[in-house]
Amino acid sequence: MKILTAEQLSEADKRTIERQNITSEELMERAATLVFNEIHNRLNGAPIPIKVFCGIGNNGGDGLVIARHLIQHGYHVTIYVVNYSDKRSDDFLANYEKLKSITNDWPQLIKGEDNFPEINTGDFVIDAMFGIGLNRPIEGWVAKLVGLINDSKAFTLAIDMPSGLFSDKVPGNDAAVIEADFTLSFQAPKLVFFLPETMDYVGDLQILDIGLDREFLAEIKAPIHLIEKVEAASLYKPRKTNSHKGDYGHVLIVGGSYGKIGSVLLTATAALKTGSGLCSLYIPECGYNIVQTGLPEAMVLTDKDSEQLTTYPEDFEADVVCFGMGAGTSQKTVGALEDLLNSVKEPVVIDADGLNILSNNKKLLDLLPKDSVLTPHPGELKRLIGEWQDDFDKLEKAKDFSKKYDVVLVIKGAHSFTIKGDEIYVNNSGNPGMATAGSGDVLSGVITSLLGQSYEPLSAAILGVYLHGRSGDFAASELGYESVLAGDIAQNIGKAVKDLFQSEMKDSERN
Ligand SMILES: NC(=O)C1=CN([C@@H]2O[C@H](COP(=O)(O)OP(=O)(O)OC[C@H]3O[C@@H](n4cnc5c(N)ncnc54)[C@H](OP(=O)(O)O)[C@@H]3O)[C@@H](O)[C@H]2O)[C@@H](O)CC1
Ligand SMILES: Nc1ncnc2c1ncn2[C@@H]1O[C@H](COP(=O)(O)OP(=O)(O)O)[C@@H](O)[C@H]1O
Ligand SMILES: [K+]
Repeated sequence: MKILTAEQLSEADKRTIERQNITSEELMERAATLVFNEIHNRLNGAPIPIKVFCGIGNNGGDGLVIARHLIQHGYHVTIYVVNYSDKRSDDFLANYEKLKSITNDWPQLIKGEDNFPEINTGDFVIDAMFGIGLNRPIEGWVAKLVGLINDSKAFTLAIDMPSGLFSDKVPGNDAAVIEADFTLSFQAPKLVFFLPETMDYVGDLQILDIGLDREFLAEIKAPIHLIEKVEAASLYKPRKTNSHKGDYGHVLIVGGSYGKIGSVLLTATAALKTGSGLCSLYIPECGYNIVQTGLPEAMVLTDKDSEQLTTYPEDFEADVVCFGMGAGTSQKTVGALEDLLNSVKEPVVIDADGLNILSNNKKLLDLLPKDSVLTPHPGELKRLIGEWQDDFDKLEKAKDFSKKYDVVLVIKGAHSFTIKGDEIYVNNSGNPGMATAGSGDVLSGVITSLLGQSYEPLSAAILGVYLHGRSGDFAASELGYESVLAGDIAQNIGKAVKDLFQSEMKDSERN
Protein backbone atom coordinates (compact mmCIF):
# COMPACT_ATOMS: atom_id res chain seq x y z
CA MET A 1 0.00 0.00 0.00
CA LYS A 2 1.31 3.44 -0.88
CA ILE A 3 2.09 5.81 1.95
CA LEU A 4 0.99 9.26 0.77
CA THR A 5 1.75 12.84 1.77
CA ALA A 6 -0.89 15.39 2.78
CA GLU A 7 -0.47 17.13 -0.61
CA GLN A 8 -1.03 13.87 -2.49
CA LEU A 9 -4.14 13.12 -0.45
CA SER A 10 -5.58 16.58 -1.05
CA GLU A 11 -4.91 16.12 -4.76
CA ALA A 12 -6.60 12.69 -4.69
CA ASP A 13 -9.53 14.36 -2.94
CA LYS A 14 -9.86 16.93 -5.77
CA ARG A 15 -9.54 14.35 -8.56
CA THR A 16 -12.17 12.14 -6.93
CA ILE A 17 -14.65 14.99 -6.75
CA GLU A 18 -14.06 15.73 -10.48
CA ARG A 19 -14.06 12.18 -11.80
CA GLN A 20 -16.86 10.78 -9.65
CA ASN A 21 -18.90 13.92 -10.18
CA ILE A 22 -19.67 14.35 -6.49
CA THR A 23 -19.44 17.32 -4.14
CA SER A 24 -16.79 17.59 -1.46
CA GLU A 25 -19.66 17.49 1.04
CA GLU A 26 -20.72 14.10 -0.36
CA LEU A 27 -17.16 12.83 -0.06
CA MET A 28 -17.05 14.01 3.55
CA GLU A 29 -20.37 12.26 4.20
CA ARG A 30 -18.97 9.04 2.70
CA ALA A 31 -15.73 9.15 4.69
CA ALA A 32 -17.30 10.10 8.00
CA THR A 33 -20.12 7.55 7.62
CA LEU A 34 -17.47 4.83 7.34
CA VAL A 35 -16.00 6.09 10.62
CA PHE A 36 -19.45 6.06 12.22
CA ASN A 37 -19.97 2.44 11.07
CA GLU A 38 -16.70 1.38 12.71
CA ILE A 39 -17.66 3.07 15.98
CA HIS A 40 -21.20 1.69 15.91
CA ASN A 41 -19.91 -1.86 15.23
CA ARG A 42 -17.76 -1.66 18.33
CA LEU A 43 -19.96 0.30 20.74
CA ASN A 44 -23.13 -1.48 19.71
CA GLY A 45 -25.35 1.13 21.30
CA ALA A 46 -23.48 1.32 24.64
CA PRO A 47 -24.74 4.31 26.68
CA ILE A 48 -21.33 5.87 27.36
CA PRO A 49 -20.76 9.62 27.18
CA ILE A 50 -19.26 10.48 23.77
CA LYS A 51 -17.50 13.85 23.49
CA VAL A 52 -16.73 14.98 19.94
CA PHE A 53 -14.15 17.79 19.66
CA CYS A 54 -14.48 19.39 16.22
CA GLY A 55 -12.13 21.91 14.65
CA ILE A 56 -13.49 24.37 12.08
CA GLY A 57 -11.87 22.88 8.94
CA ASN A 58 -12.80 19.68 7.17
CA ASN A 59 -11.48 17.47 9.96
CA GLY A 60 -14.02 19.23 12.15
CA GLY A 61 -16.61 18.70 9.41
CA ASP A 62 -15.96 14.96 9.63
CA GLY A 63 -16.52 15.19 13.37
CA LEU A 64 -19.91 16.86 12.85
CA VAL A 65 -21.03 14.14 10.40
CA ILE A 66 -19.92 11.38 12.79
CA ALA A 67 -21.71 13.11 15.67
CA ARG A 68 -24.92 13.47 13.61
CA HIS A 69 -25.02 9.73 12.86
CA LEU A 70 -24.25 8.86 16.47
CA ILE A 71 -27.09 11.10 17.72
CA GLN A 72 -29.48 9.57 15.19
CA HIS A 73 -28.59 6.14 16.53
CA GLY A 74 -29.37 7.11 20.10
CA TYR A 75 -25.87 7.63 21.49
CA HIS A 76 -25.17 10.16 24.28
CA VAL A 77 -23.22 12.75 22.34
CA THR A 78 -21.89 16.19 23.22
CA ILE A 79 -20.34 18.20 20.41
CA TYR A 80 -17.67 20.81 21.12
CA VAL A 81 -16.56 23.23 18.43
CA VAL A 82 -12.95 24.14 19.11
CA ASN A 83 -13.11 27.65 17.75
CA TYR A 84 -9.45 28.27 17.06
CA SER A 85 -10.24 30.45 14.02
CA ASP A 86 -13.16 32.19 12.27
CA LYS A 87 -12.33 30.61 8.89
CA ARG A 88 -14.87 27.79 8.97
CA SER A 89 -14.73 25.58 5.89
CA ASP A 90 -17.81 25.32 3.64
CA ASP A 91 -18.33 21.65 4.40
CA PHE A 92 -17.99 22.31 8.11
CA LEU A 93 -20.71 24.99 7.85
CA ALA A 94 -23.01 22.78 5.76
CA ASN A 95 -22.82 20.01 8.33
CA TYR A 96 -23.24 22.47 11.19
CA GLU A 97 -26.56 23.48 9.60
CA LYS A 98 -27.63 19.85 9.19
CA LEU A 99 -27.39 19.32 12.94
CA LYS A 100 -30.32 21.72 13.45
CA SER A 101 -32.81 19.26 12.05
CA ILE A 102 -31.80 16.36 14.27
CA THR A 103 -31.05 17.81 17.71
CA ASN A 104 -31.90 20.68 20.00
CA ASP A 105 -28.60 20.28 21.83
CA TRP A 106 -26.56 22.88 20.02
CA PRO A 107 -22.76 22.28 19.87
CA GLN A 108 -20.86 23.96 22.69
CA LEU A 109 -18.39 26.57 21.53
CA ILE A 110 -14.93 26.52 23.08
CA LYS A 111 -13.19 29.89 22.73
CA GLY A 112 -10.78 29.62 25.62
CA GLU A 113 -9.98 27.89 28.88
CA ASP A 114 -13.17 29.18 30.51
CA ASN A 115 -15.20 26.98 28.20
CA PHE A 116 -13.26 23.75 28.79
CA PRO A 117 -15.58 20.88 29.69
CA GLU A 118 -14.90 18.21 32.27
CA ILE A 119 -13.48 15.11 30.63
CA ASN A 120 -13.70 11.88 32.60
CA THR A 121 -11.70 8.69 32.25
CA GLY A 122 -14.85 6.80 31.27
CA ASP A 123 -15.71 9.18 28.39
CA PHE A 124 -15.25 8.27 24.76
CA VAL A 125 -13.45 11.19 23.10
CA ILE A 126 -13.47 11.75 19.35
CA ASP A 127 -10.64 13.99 18.20
CA ALA A 128 -11.69 15.83 15.03
CA MET A 129 -9.78 19.05 15.66
CA PHE A 130 -7.03 18.94 13.03
CA GLY A 131 -6.22 16.49 10.26
CA ILE A 132 -3.87 16.79 7.31
CA GLY A 133 -4.45 20.56 7.22
CA LEU A 134 -2.35 21.29 10.32
CA ASN A 135 0.38 23.67 9.15
CA ARG A 136 1.95 24.94 12.39
CA PRO A 137 2.19 23.73 15.97
CA ILE A 138 -0.93 23.95 18.11
CA GLU A 139 -0.57 26.82 20.59
CA GLY A 140 -2.26 28.70 23.43
CA TRP A 141 -5.54 27.47 24.89
CA VAL A 142 -5.96 24.88 22.11
CA ALA A 143 -2.68 23.28 23.23
CA LYS A 144 -4.04 23.28 26.80
CA LEU A 145 -7.20 21.53 25.60
CA VAL A 146 -5.04 18.85 23.98
CA GLY A 147 -3.29 18.46 27.34
CA LEU A 148 -6.64 18.19 29.14
CA ILE A 149 -7.82 15.43 26.78
CA ASN A 150 -4.54 13.53 27.16
CA ASP A 151 -4.52 13.89 30.96
CA SER A 152 -8.11 12.66 31.21
CA LYS A 153 -6.99 9.17 30.07
CA ALA A 154 -10.37 8.88 28.33
CA PHE A 155 -10.36 6.51 25.36
CA THR A 156 -9.53 8.76 22.42
CA LEU A 157 -10.29 8.04 18.79
CA ALA A 158 -8.45 10.29 16.32
CA ILE A 159 -10.08 11.02 12.99
CA ASP A 160 -7.61 10.85 10.08
CA MET A 161 -4.66 11.91 12.28
CA PRO A 162 -4.13 12.64 15.96
CA SER A 163 -4.45 16.43 16.19
CA GLY A 164 -1.06 18.11 16.44
CA LEU A 165 0.74 15.51 14.37
CA PHE A 166 2.08 16.74 11.02
CA SER A 167 2.16 14.34 8.09
CA ASP A 168 5.67 15.33 7.02
CA LYS A 169 7.64 16.35 10.08
CA VAL A 170 8.25 15.45 13.68
CA PRO A 171 6.55 17.72 16.26
CA GLY A 172 8.99 19.64 18.45
CA ASN A 173 9.69 18.84 22.08
CA ASP A 174 6.73 19.72 24.31
CA ALA A 175 4.44 20.07 21.27
CA ALA A 176 0.74 19.57 21.94
CA VAL A 177 -0.31 16.35 20.22
CA ILE A 178 -3.28 14.11 20.95
CA GLU A 179 -2.19 10.73 22.30
CA ALA A 180 -4.79 8.61 20.59
CA ASP A 181 -5.77 5.09 21.59
CA PHE A 182 -7.03 4.43 18.09
CA THR A 183 -6.68 6.27 14.79
CA LEU A 184 -9.08 5.79 11.89
CA SER A 185 -7.32 7.29 8.89
CA PHE A 186 -8.60 7.92 5.40
CA GLN A 187 -7.45 6.02 2.32
CA ALA A 188 -3.68 5.87 2.83
CA PRO A 189 -1.39 5.64 5.82
CA LYS A 190 0.87 8.58 6.62
CA LEU A 191 4.60 8.04 7.25
CA VAL A 192 4.50 9.50 10.78
CA PHE A 193 2.26 6.62 11.87
CA PHE A 194 5.30 4.32 11.71
CA LEU A 195 8.30 6.39 12.80
CA PRO A 196 9.73 5.67 16.28
CA GLU A 197 9.43 9.34 17.30
CA THR A 198 5.76 9.69 16.35
CA MET A 199 4.13 6.24 16.29
CA ASP A 200 3.12 6.33 19.95
CA TYR A 201 0.61 9.15 19.31
CA VAL A 202 -1.36 6.98 16.90
CA GLY A 203 -2.39 3.99 19.04
CA ASP A 204 -4.00 1.19 17.05
CA LEU A 205 -4.38 2.09 13.41
CA GLN A 206 -7.02 1.30 10.83
CA ILE A 207 -7.09 2.67 7.31
CA LEU A 208 -10.53 3.22 5.78
CA ASP A 209 -10.92 2.94 2.02
CA ILE A 210 -13.10 5.96 1.27
CA GLY A 211 -13.17 5.24 -2.45
CA LEU A 212 -10.81 7.96 -3.71
CA ASP A 213 -10.17 7.75 -7.45
CA ARG A 214 -8.49 4.39 -8.18
CA GLU A 215 -6.79 5.51 -11.35
CA PHE A 216 -5.19 8.50 -9.66
CA LEU A 217 -4.06 6.39 -6.71
CA ALA A 218 -2.57 3.79 -9.05
CA GLU A 219 -0.69 6.40 -11.08
CA ILE A 220 0.61 8.56 -8.27
CA LYS A 221 4.34 8.21 -7.64
CA ALA A 222 4.99 7.27 -4.04
CA PRO A 223 8.46 6.14 -2.99
CA ILE A 224 7.21 4.87 0.38
CA HIS A 225 5.19 1.66 0.72
CA LEU A 226 3.57 -0.14 3.62
CA ILE A 227 4.24 -3.88 3.52
CA GLU A 228 1.41 -6.10 4.66
CA LYS A 229 0.27 -9.57 3.66
CA VAL A 230 -0.82 -8.74 0.09
CA GLU A 231 2.46 -7.03 -0.76
CA ALA A 232 4.52 -9.80 0.85
CA ALA A 233 2.54 -12.56 -0.89
CA SER A 234 3.16 -10.91 -4.26
CA LEU A 235 6.91 -11.42 -3.75
CA TYR A 236 6.69 -15.11 -2.79
CA LYS A 237 8.05 -17.71 -5.25
CA PRO A 238 6.32 -21.10 -4.96
CA ARG A 239 8.41 -24.29 -4.90
CA LYS A 240 8.37 -26.55 -7.94
CA THR A 241 7.27 -30.18 -7.61
CA ASN A 242 10.14 -31.23 -9.80
CA SER A 243 12.97 -29.88 -7.68
CA HIS A 244 15.75 -30.93 -5.31
CA LYS A 245 17.79 -29.35 -2.53
CA GLY A 246 20.24 -27.92 -5.01
CA ASP A 247 17.47 -25.66 -6.29
CA TYR A 248 17.01 -23.88 -2.98
CA GLY A 249 20.43 -22.51 -2.30
CA HIS A 250 23.44 -23.29 -0.16
CA VAL A 251 23.89 -20.63 2.51
CA LEU A 252 27.02 -20.06 4.56
CA ILE A 253 26.63 -18.43 7.98
CA VAL A 254 29.88 -16.90 9.25
CA GLY A 255 30.01 -15.70 12.84
CA GLY A 256 30.15 -16.67 16.50
CA SER A 257 32.87 -16.37 19.11
CA TYR A 258 33.51 -17.90 22.53
CA GLY A 259 30.31 -17.33 24.56
CA LYS A 260 28.26 -16.26 21.53
CA ILE A 261 27.85 -19.44 19.52
CA GLY A 262 24.07 -19.44 20.08
CA SER A 263 23.72 -16.54 17.64
CA VAL A 264 24.87 -18.49 14.59
CA LEU A 265 22.76 -21.43 15.64
CA LEU A 266 19.68 -19.18 15.58
CA THR A 267 20.62 -17.77 12.17
CA ALA A 268 21.23 -21.19 10.67
CA THR A 269 18.00 -22.60 12.11
CA ALA A 270 16.08 -19.68 10.62
CA ALA A 271 17.77 -20.17 7.22
CA LEU A 272 16.79 -23.85 7.11
CA LYS A 273 13.27 -23.11 8.38
CA THR A 274 12.89 -20.54 5.56
CA GLY A 275 13.67 -23.25 3.05
CA SER A 276 17.40 -23.27 2.27
CA GLY A 277 18.46 -26.48 0.51
CA LEU A 278 21.79 -26.63 2.32
CA CYS A 279 23.21 -24.71 5.24
CA SER A 280 26.86 -24.51 6.32
CA LEU A 281 28.41 -22.57 9.15
CA TYR A 282 31.93 -21.22 9.47
CA ILE A 283 32.69 -20.66 13.15
CA PRO A 284 35.55 -20.70 15.66
CA GLU A 285 36.45 -24.19 16.75
CA CYS A 286 34.87 -23.84 20.21
CA GLY A 287 31.43 -23.93 18.61
CA TYR A 288 31.83 -27.20 16.73
CA ASN A 289 30.12 -29.58 19.16
CA ILE A 290 27.45 -27.06 20.07
CA VAL A 291 26.33 -26.52 16.49
CA GLN A 292 26.61 -30.14 15.38
CA THR A 293 24.52 -31.20 18.36
CA GLY A 294 22.07 -28.29 18.24
CA LEU A 295 21.36 -28.43 14.52
CA PRO A 296 22.09 -31.81 12.93
CA GLU A 297 20.81 -30.59 9.54
CA ALA A 298 23.68 -28.09 9.22
CA MET A 299 27.30 -28.65 8.11
CA VAL A 300 30.12 -27.05 10.05
CA LEU A 301 33.57 -25.77 9.12
CA THR A 302 35.82 -24.33 11.80
CA ASP A 303 38.40 -21.58 11.86
CA LYS A 304 41.87 -22.54 13.05
CA ASP A 305 41.37 -20.24 16.04
CA SER A 306 39.37 -21.80 18.82
CA GLU A 307 37.62 -18.65 20.10
CA GLN A 308 37.23 -16.15 17.25
CA LEU A 309 37.14 -15.91 13.48
CA THR A 310 40.44 -15.04 11.83
CA THR A 311 40.04 -16.05 8.18
CA TYR A 312 37.48 -16.94 5.53
CA PRO A 313 37.56 -20.45 4.00
CA GLU A 314 39.20 -20.37 0.56
CA ASP A 315 37.31 -21.81 -2.42
CA PHE A 316 34.12 -22.40 -0.46
CA GLU A 317 31.21 -22.49 -2.91
CA ALA A 318 28.10 -21.02 -1.27
CA ASP A 319 25.25 -19.24 -3.05
CA VAL A 320 25.11 -16.59 -0.37
CA VAL A 321 27.14 -15.66 2.68
CA CYS A 322 25.93 -14.00 5.87
CA PHE A 323 28.48 -12.47 8.26
CA GLY A 324 28.50 -11.00 11.71
CA MET A 325 26.26 -12.39 14.46
CA GLY A 326 28.24 -13.02 17.64
CA ALA A 327 31.51 -12.53 15.78
CA GLY A 328 33.08 -9.82 17.98
CA THR A 329 35.16 -7.00 16.55
CA SER A 330 38.74 -8.06 17.28
CA GLN A 331 41.44 -7.12 14.77
CA LYS A 332 41.73 -10.75 13.66
CA THR A 333 38.01 -10.88 12.91
CA VAL A 334 38.30 -7.64 10.90
CA GLY A 335 40.76 -9.62 8.77
CA ALA A 336 38.20 -12.41 8.36
CA LEU A 337 35.60 -9.98 7.02
CA GLU A 338 38.16 -8.40 4.70
CA ASP A 339 39.07 -11.87 3.32
CA LEU A 340 35.40 -12.62 2.79
CA LEU A 341 34.71 -9.36 0.97
CA ASN A 342 37.76 -9.90 -1.24
CA SER A 343 36.57 -13.35 -2.29
CA VAL A 344 32.81 -13.02 -2.87
CA LYS A 345 31.15 -11.32 -5.82
CA GLU A 346 27.49 -12.00 -5.04
CA PRO A 347 25.46 -9.90 -2.53
CA VAL A 348 26.16 -10.76 1.11
CA VAL A 349 24.15 -10.19 4.30
CA ILE A 350 25.96 -8.27 7.04
CA ASP A 351 24.56 -8.03 10.57
CA ALA A 352 25.55 -7.20 14.14
CA ASP A 353 29.34 -7.21 14.69
CA GLY A 354 29.82 -7.35 10.93
CA LEU A 355 28.21 -3.90 10.85
CA ASN A 356 30.31 -2.69 13.78
CA ILE A 357 33.46 -3.80 11.96
CA LEU A 358 32.35 -1.87 8.86
CA SER A 359 31.70 1.22 11.01
CA ASN A 360 35.18 1.01 12.52
CA ASN A 361 36.85 0.27 9.17
CA LYS A 362 34.95 2.40 6.65
CA LYS A 363 37.25 1.46 3.76
CA LEU A 364 35.75 -2.04 3.86
CA LEU A 365 32.41 -0.54 2.81
CA ASP A 366 33.83 -0.07 -0.68
CA LEU A 367 34.38 -3.82 -0.94
CA LEU A 368 30.70 -4.71 -0.38
CA PRO A 369 29.25 -6.48 -3.42
CA LYS A 370 26.46 -4.46 -5.09
CA ASP A 371 23.01 -5.03 -3.53
CA SER A 372 24.36 -6.53 -0.31
CA VAL A 373 21.85 -6.39 2.55
CA LEU A 374 22.83 -4.64 5.81
CA THR A 375 20.53 -5.10 8.81
CA PRO A 376 21.37 -2.54 11.54
CA HIS A 377 19.30 -1.79 14.62
CA PRO A 378 19.29 1.94 15.48
CA GLY A 379 22.52 1.73 17.54
CA GLU A 380 24.40 -0.01 14.73
CA LEU A 381 22.92 2.42 12.21
CA LYS A 382 24.21 5.41 14.16
CA ARG A 383 27.73 3.98 14.09
CA LEU A 384 27.36 3.40 10.35
CA ILE A 385 25.81 6.67 9.13
CA GLY A 386 26.39 9.07 12.03
CA GLU A 387 23.94 10.97 14.26
CA TRP A 388 20.63 12.27 12.91
CA GLN A 389 18.42 15.17 14.01
CA ASP A 390 15.11 13.37 13.83
CA ASP A 391 13.51 10.40 12.09
CA PHE A 392 13.02 12.24 8.79
CA ASP A 393 16.70 13.23 8.79
CA LYS A 394 17.59 9.61 9.61
CA LEU A 395 15.73 8.37 6.52
CA GLU A 396 17.49 10.95 4.30
CA LYS A 397 20.90 9.88 5.63
CA ALA A 398 20.02 6.21 5.24
CA LYS A 399 18.96 6.79 1.61
CA ASP A 400 22.25 8.60 0.92
CA PHE A 401 24.18 5.70 2.45
CA SER A 402 22.25 3.15 0.41
CA LYS A 403 22.99 5.09 -2.79
CA LYS A 404 26.64 5.70 -1.99
CA TYR A 405 27.46 2.04 -1.37
CA ASP A 406 24.73 0.54 -3.56
CA VAL A 407 23.31 -1.58 -0.74
CA VAL A 408 19.93 -2.47 0.74
CA LEU A 409 19.56 -1.18 4.31
CA VAL A 410 17.13 -2.74 6.77
CA ILE A 411 16.67 -0.44 9.76
CA LYS A 412 15.22 -2.71 12.43
CA GLY A 413 12.61 -1.59 14.92
CA ALA A 414 8.96 -1.88 15.86
CA HIS A 415 8.35 -1.06 12.20
CA SER A 416 11.45 -2.02 10.25
CA PHE A 417 12.31 0.16 7.26
CA THR A 418 13.90 -1.45 4.18
CA ILE A 419 15.66 1.16 2.05
CA LYS A 420 17.12 1.00 -1.43
CA GLY A 421 18.04 4.35 -2.98
CA ASP A 422 14.97 6.55 -2.69
CA GLU A 423 12.53 3.67 -2.17
CA ILE A 424 11.37 2.88 1.36
CA TYR A 425 9.35 -0.16 2.48
CA VAL A 426 7.77 0.03 5.93
CA ASN A 427 7.00 -3.30 7.58
CA ASN A 428 3.72 -3.76 9.40
CA SER A 429 4.08 -7.23 10.95
CA GLY A 430 5.68 -8.08 14.30
CA ASN A 431 5.05 -7.26 17.95
CA PRO A 432 6.85 -6.24 21.16
CA GLY A 433 7.41 -9.88 22.10
CA MET A 434 10.18 -9.80 19.49
CA ALA A 435 12.21 -7.35 21.55
CA THR A 436 14.31 -10.24 22.83
CA ALA A 437 17.91 -11.37 22.49
CA GLY A 438 18.71 -13.04 19.21
CA SER A 439 15.62 -12.06 17.22
CA GLY A 440 17.82 -10.04 14.87
CA ASP A 441 19.97 -13.15 14.28
CA VAL A 442 16.82 -14.97 13.16
CA LEU A 443 16.01 -12.15 10.73
CA SER A 444 19.45 -12.45 9.11
CA GLY A 445 18.86 -16.16 8.60
CA VAL A 446 15.51 -15.55 6.92
CA ILE A 447 16.88 -12.90 4.53
CA THR A 448 19.99 -14.96 3.73
CA SER A 449 17.87 -17.99 2.97
CA LEU A 450 15.64 -16.06 0.56
CA LEU A 451 18.71 -14.63 -1.21
CA GLY A 452 20.00 -18.20 -1.60
CA GLN A 453 16.65 -19.15 -3.12
CA SER A 454 17.24 -16.62 -5.91
CA TYR A 455 15.07 -13.82 -4.59
CA GLU A 456 16.30 -10.38 -5.67
CA PRO A 457 18.10 -8.76 -2.71
CA LEU A 458 15.48 -6.06 -2.23
CA SER A 459 12.64 -8.62 -2.37
CA ALA A 460 14.53 -10.93 -0.01
CA ALA A 461 14.84 -8.09 2.50
CA ILE A 462 11.21 -6.91 2.23
CA LEU A 463 9.71 -10.42 2.33
CA GLY A 464 12.20 -11.58 4.95
CA VAL A 465 11.36 -8.72 7.31
CA TYR A 466 7.63 -9.34 6.83
CA LEU A 467 7.87 -13.13 7.39
CA HIS A 468 10.08 -12.61 10.45
CA GLY A 469 7.49 -10.28 11.98
CA ARG A 470 4.62 -12.58 11.12
CA SER A 471 6.48 -15.56 12.66
CA GLY A 472 6.85 -13.43 15.79
CA ASP A 473 3.10 -12.78 15.71
CA PHE A 474 2.37 -16.52 15.63
CA ALA A 475 4.86 -17.12 18.44
CA ALA A 476 3.32 -14.35 20.55
CA SER A 477 -0.26 -15.49 20.01
CA GLU A 478 0.71 -18.92 21.30
CA LEU A 479 3.06 -17.90 24.11
CA GLY A 480 2.29 -14.28 25.07
CA TYR A 481 4.72 -11.41 24.43
CA GLU A 482 6.91 -11.99 27.48
CA SER A 483 7.64 -15.64 26.72
CA VAL A 484 8.68 -15.33 23.08
CA LEU A 485 12.30 -16.39 22.59
CA ALA A 486 14.18 -15.80 19.37
CA GLY A 487 14.13 -19.55 18.73
CA ASP A 488 10.32 -19.47 18.87
CA ILE A 489 10.31 -16.94 16.03
CA ALA A 490 12.40 -19.34 13.94
CA GLN A 491 10.07 -22.24 14.77
CA ASN A 492 7.06 -20.32 13.44
CA ILE A 493 8.46 -19.33 10.03
CA GLY A 494 6.54 -22.15 8.34
CA LYS A 495 3.25 -20.81 9.69
CA ALA A 496 4.12 -17.34 8.47
CA VAL A 497 4.77 -18.63 4.95
CA LYS A 498 1.54 -20.65 4.88
CA ASP A 499 -0.35 -17.66 6.19
CA LEU A 500 0.70 -15.56 3.15
CA PHE A 501 -2.11 -17.21 1.20
CA GLN A 502 -4.76 -17.46 3.89
CA SER A 503 -7.40 -14.79 3.55
CA GLU A 504 -8.24 -12.74 6.60
CA MET A 505 -11.76 -13.23 7.91
CA LYS A 506 -13.52 -9.93 8.54
CA ASP A 507 -14.89 -9.34 12.05
CA SER A 508 -18.38 -9.13 10.60
CA GLU A 509 -18.02 -12.65 9.15
CA ARG A 510 -17.04 -14.22 12.46
CA ASN A 511 -19.68 -15.91 14.65
N1 LIG B 1 -8.13 13.76 1.98
C1 LIG B 1 -9.38 13.41 1.71
O1 LIG B 1 -9.61 12.87 0.69
C2 LIG B 1 -10.49 13.72 2.63
C3 LIG B 1 -10.30 14.53 3.77
N2 LIG B 1 -11.24 14.76 4.67
C4 LIG B 1 -10.92 15.46 5.91
O2 LIG B 1 -10.37 16.72 5.67
C5 LIG B 1 -9.28 16.93 6.54
C6 LIG B 1 -8.41 18.04 6.08
O3 LIG B 1 -9.20 19.18 6.18
P1 LIG B 1 -8.60 20.65 6.02
O4 LIG B 1 -7.73 20.69 4.83
O5 LIG B 1 -9.74 21.57 6.05
O6 LIG B 1 -7.67 20.76 7.28
P2 LIG B 1 -7.91 20.56 8.87
O7 LIG B 1 -6.98 19.51 9.29
O8 LIG B 1 -9.34 20.43 9.20
O9 LIG B 1 -7.38 21.94 9.51
C7 LIG B 1 -7.33 23.07 8.75
C8 LIG B 1 -7.68 24.34 9.55
O10 LIG B 1 -6.78 24.49 10.61
C9 LIG B 1 -6.10 25.78 10.50
N3 LIG B 1 -4.83 25.54 11.15
C10 LIG B 1 -3.80 24.74 10.75
N4 LIG B 1 -2.87 24.62 11.71
C11 LIG B 1 -3.35 25.35 12.78
C12 LIG B 1 -2.85 25.57 14.07
N5 LIG B 1 -1.71 25.06 14.50
N6 LIG B 1 -3.58 26.35 14.89
C13 LIG B 1 -4.76 26.89 14.49
N7 LIG B 1 -5.26 26.69 13.27
C14 LIG B 1 -4.57 25.93 12.43
C15 LIG B 1 -6.17 26.11 9.07
O11 LIG B 1 -6.26 27.48 8.81
P3 LIG B 1 -5.12 28.53 8.60
O12 LIG B 1 -5.17 29.35 9.86
O13 LIG B 1 -3.80 27.83 8.43
O14 LIG B 1 -5.51 29.29 7.40
C16 LIG B 1 -7.53 25.50 8.68
O15 LIG B 1 -8.56 26.40 9.04
C17 LIG B 1 -8.62 15.56 6.59
O16 LIG B 1 -7.71 15.40 7.61
C18 LIG B 1 -9.87 14.72 6.72
O17 LIG B 1 -10.27 14.65 8.07
C19 LIG B 1 -12.55 14.12 4.54
O18 LIG B 1 -13.56 14.95 5.00
C20 LIG B 1 -12.91 13.77 3.12
C21 LIG B 1 -11.84 13.16 2.33
N1 LIG C 1 8.36 -3.91 19.37
C1 LIG C 1 8.68 -4.61 18.28
N2 LIG C 1 7.77 -4.81 17.30
C2 LIG C 1 8.12 -5.50 16.19
N3 LIG C 1 9.34 -6.03 15.96
C3 LIG C 1 10.28 -5.86 16.88
C4 LIG C 1 10.01 -5.15 18.09
N4 LIG C 1 11.13 -5.13 18.82
C5 LIG C 1 12.07 -5.80 18.11
N5 LIG C 1 11.56 -6.23 16.95
C6 LIG C 1 12.29 -6.96 15.89
O1 LIG C 1 13.20 -7.87 16.50
C7 LIG C 1 14.49 -7.79 15.89
C8 LIG C 1 15.52 -7.32 16.92
O2 LIG C 1 16.77 -7.30 16.33
P1 LIG C 1 18.09 -6.88 17.11
O3 LIG C 1 17.86 -5.59 17.82
O4 LIG C 1 19.21 -6.99 16.16
O5 LIG C 1 18.17 -8.03 18.21
P2 LIG C 1 19.39 -8.98 18.58
O6 LIG C 1 20.63 -8.15 18.44
O7 LIG C 1 19.13 -9.35 20.01
O8 LIG C 1 19.32 -10.12 17.66
C9 LIG C 1 14.33 -6.84 14.72
O9 LIG C 1 14.05 -7.55 13.55
C10 LIG C 1 13.14 -5.98 15.11
O10 LIG C 1 12.47 -5.46 14.01
K1 LIG D 1 -7.90 14.61 14.24
